[in-house]
Amino acid sequence: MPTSSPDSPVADSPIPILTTVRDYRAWRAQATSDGKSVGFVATMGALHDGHLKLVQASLQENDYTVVSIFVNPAQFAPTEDLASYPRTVQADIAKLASLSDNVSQSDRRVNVAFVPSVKEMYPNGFTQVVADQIGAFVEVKGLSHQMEGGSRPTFFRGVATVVTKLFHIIQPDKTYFGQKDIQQSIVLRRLVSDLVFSHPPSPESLRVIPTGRDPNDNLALSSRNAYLTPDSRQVAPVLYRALKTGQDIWEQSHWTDANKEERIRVTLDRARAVVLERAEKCCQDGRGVDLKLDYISLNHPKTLENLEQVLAEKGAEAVDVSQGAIFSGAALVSQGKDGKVTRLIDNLLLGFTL
Ligand SMILES: Nc1ncnc2c1ncn2[C@@H]1O[C@H](COP(=O)(O)OP(=O)(O)OP(=O)(O)O)[C@@H](O)[C@H]1O
Ligand SMILES: CC(C)(CO)[C@@H](O)C(=O)[O-]
Ligand code: BAL
Repeated sequence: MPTSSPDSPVADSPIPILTTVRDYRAWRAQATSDGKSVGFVATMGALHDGHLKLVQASLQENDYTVVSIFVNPAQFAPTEDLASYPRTVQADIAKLASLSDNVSQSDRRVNVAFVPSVKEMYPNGFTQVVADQIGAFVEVKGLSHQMEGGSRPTFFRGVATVVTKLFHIIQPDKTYFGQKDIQQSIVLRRLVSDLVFSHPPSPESLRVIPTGRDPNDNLALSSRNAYLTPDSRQVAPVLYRALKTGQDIWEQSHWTDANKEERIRVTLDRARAVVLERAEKCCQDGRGVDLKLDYISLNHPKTLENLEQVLAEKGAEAVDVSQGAIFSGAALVSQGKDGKVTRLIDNLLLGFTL
C-alpha cells in the first residue's frame, strides 16, 4: 500500500487503495503469477446500489475484483458539470469494503480500489477543448454521435480514451458495465473487438448488467440523482414511465412487418407524450420544476441507426426491426431559475438481450 497524508482517502483504508500505475502493475504482476483472474468495474465514484450490482457480479465470477474511481475530465464538455460532479471517495471505499460475494458465499471481497489523479491518467496534460488536444485519443466511429452522443458529441471519445487507458492498466479478464449507459457498453465492446484488446480478451467478456432501479418508482439509479431536489425527484421517474408506455405498445401482438412504420411512430409518439404532458403539468403546478425532453428514440441494437430517421430518409423497406430495438431517452429536470439541471437517462431492450 502506498503511504499517504492522514486526510487522504488512502489513510486507514479498509481496502487497499492504489493511486499510481506503477503500484497497480506490481499488484497485477503478482495476481498473474498466482494464476488469479481479475474482474474490473470502472466508475466515477459516488457509488450507489447500481454500481454495487456490477461489483457483486465481478465478485461472483473472478478470483480478484478491482474497482476504479476516476472522474474523467475528457468525457465532460467544457459546459458540463466536471467541477461539481459528486466526489465521495471515503464513503465509496466503505461501501466497497462492506461487500462480499453473496451468491457462492466465498469470502471474496474487493481486492483493490484504483483511484488515480488526473495527472496519473493524463501525464502529458489535458484540455477539455477537443480542438486544442494534443496526443492520443480514441474514437469509435459510427456509434458515438447518435442517442447520448447527439447531445454530448465529445462524450464517447472521452470515454473510449479513458477506458482504453484503464484496460491497459488494470488488465481485466472480465469487466462489468451497466445497461443504464447502454450506448457506452456497445461502444466499448466494439472498441475491444476492433482494437484487438487482450484484456478484456473479447467483447463478450465485457458484461452488461441490468439497470438497478429505485424499488418504489423504478427511477434508474445514477450518481447525478444527487442533484435532484425533493420536488424534481418526484418528477424524475417519468422517463421510465414513458419508456414503459412505449414498450407496452411495441410489444402488442398485432404488429407485423407490414405495419412496422406505424409501430415505430405510435411507440415513439405515446412515449414522448408521457414526458411532454408531465412537463406541461410542471409548468402549471407552481413548484418551479422544469422538465425538458431531450430525446426518445428507437435504435438498431448493433448499428445504433435511428429507426425513425431511416424510415424518413429511406422508407419502411430499409428499416430492420428483426433484431429488436434499443428504446432509450434522456430528459433534463431542474427546479428554480438557477437550479442545477439533472440529465436523466434510461432505456429498455425491445426484443433482444445484451
Ligand atoms: N442504475 C445502474 N444500474 C447498473 N449499473 C449502473 C447504474 N448506474 C450506473 N451504472 C454503471 O456503473 C458504471 C459507472 O458509472 P458512473 O460512475 O458514471 O455512474 P452513474 O450513476 O452512471 O453516474 P452518472 O450519474 O454520472 O451517469 C457504468 O458502467 C454505469 O453504466
Ligand atoms: C466508464 C466510465 C467510468 C469512464 O469514465 C464512465 O463513463 C462511467 O462511469 O460510466
Ligand atoms: N455514466 C456515464 C458517465 C457520464 O455521464 O459522464
